[in-house]
Amino acid sequence: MTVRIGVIGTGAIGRDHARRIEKVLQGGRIVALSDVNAASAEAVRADIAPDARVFASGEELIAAPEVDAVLVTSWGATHEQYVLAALKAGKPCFCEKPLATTAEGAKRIVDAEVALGSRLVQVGFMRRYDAGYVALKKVVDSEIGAPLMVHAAHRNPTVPEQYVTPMAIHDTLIHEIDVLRWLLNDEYVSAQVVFPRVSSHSHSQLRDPQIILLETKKGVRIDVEVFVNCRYGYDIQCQVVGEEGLANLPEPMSIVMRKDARQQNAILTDWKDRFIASYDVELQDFLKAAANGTASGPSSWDGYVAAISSDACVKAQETGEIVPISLPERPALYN
Ligand SMILES: NC(=O)c1ccc[n+]([C@@H]2O[C@H](COP(=O)([O-])OP(=O)(O)OC[C@H]3O[C@@H](n4cnc5c(N)ncnc54)[C@H](O)[C@@H]3O)[C@@H](O)[C@H]2O)c1
Ligand SMILES: O[C@H]1[C@H](O)[C@@H](O)[C@H](O)[C@@H](O)[C@H]1O
Repeated sequence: MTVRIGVIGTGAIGRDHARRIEKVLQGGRIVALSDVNAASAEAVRADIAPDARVFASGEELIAAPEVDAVLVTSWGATHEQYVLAALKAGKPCFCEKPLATTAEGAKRIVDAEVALGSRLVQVGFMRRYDAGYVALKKVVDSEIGAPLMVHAAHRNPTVPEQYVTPMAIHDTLIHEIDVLRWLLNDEYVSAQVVFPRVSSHSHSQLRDPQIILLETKKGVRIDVEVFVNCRYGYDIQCQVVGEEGLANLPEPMSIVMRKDARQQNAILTDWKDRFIASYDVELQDFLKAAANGTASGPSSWDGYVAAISSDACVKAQETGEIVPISLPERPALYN
């Protein structure tokens, strides 16, 4: 079966996901597009999916009978309304992170899906599909003994002017929030944020870099450096220290060159390239489940837990205190 997909939000990642569904993956076709900036949807239609219909609103796209499943790739604050509409229409929905910008919003989605009684939502936490993280998890699960500490870094070369301090959590750290609880098979119990000297490349509304300290139920201590004006590249680091050994996330493949009395290798600069293979695998997974009218992979529950944890981190940014994190009971649908 070919799943007929509608894409809401045709900016950077919406366009890229449309491209992979049309040109790289099996079992999906882009039949509908919508963006508040109609010119952006028209451009994606012209460049990638010439037979797709452009809809004036996301709601109309979701309701269209020719749309079997929906991709929500608009700005974060608009995700909740579209995911709820897709659930109401009973259509599988892939939602980019964040699932919602508040824990209350994510809970409304969990409640709607639980009331339906079957999974329809996959959240775009693509790192769970990354070959490096999958290999790291295998070693953490079986080789290095009980994890004790994690040292991680999430560095972007630059960010746009509208990127402000809390976005370091909602927009950036949220990937670590999800992938580290998956990696450790654990949950967070507290968060604290400390701020080093501010980089002169930052601006007045952004305190960059930041160090986020998380503690888990099992007692693992995690430090994550978020540094979004690091200049030199797009760099994702993760080291797990266990009681029997230590494991590092592999670096992306890169040729080591010796030239002009120097040894050097290139560092990626764009998230699109760093996680290109994992985006392919996550969306192939979505298409496979959507063909059966369901969803798999990171769930609304994972999106909700990430939202609760990131709200605590934002509070920790504001107060400078250690903020407790407590989770409600997980509904059986997500066991
Ligand atoms: N998983 C990842 O690594 C990853 C990478 C990039 C972006 N994202 C997420 O994807 C989302 C989009 O990010 P982006 O970088 O593509 O941003 P972008 O600004 O390039 O694109 C967003 C698009 O959404 C459109 N839009 C805004 N409000 C809308 C609405 N109400 N209805 C329809 N369209 C609307 C905008 O006009 C824009 O074209 C964000 O939530 C972001 O966090 C995830
Ligand atoms: O939306 C992007 C994307 O999620 C990237 O993976 C992350 O590194 C950036 O910090 C964020 O702004």
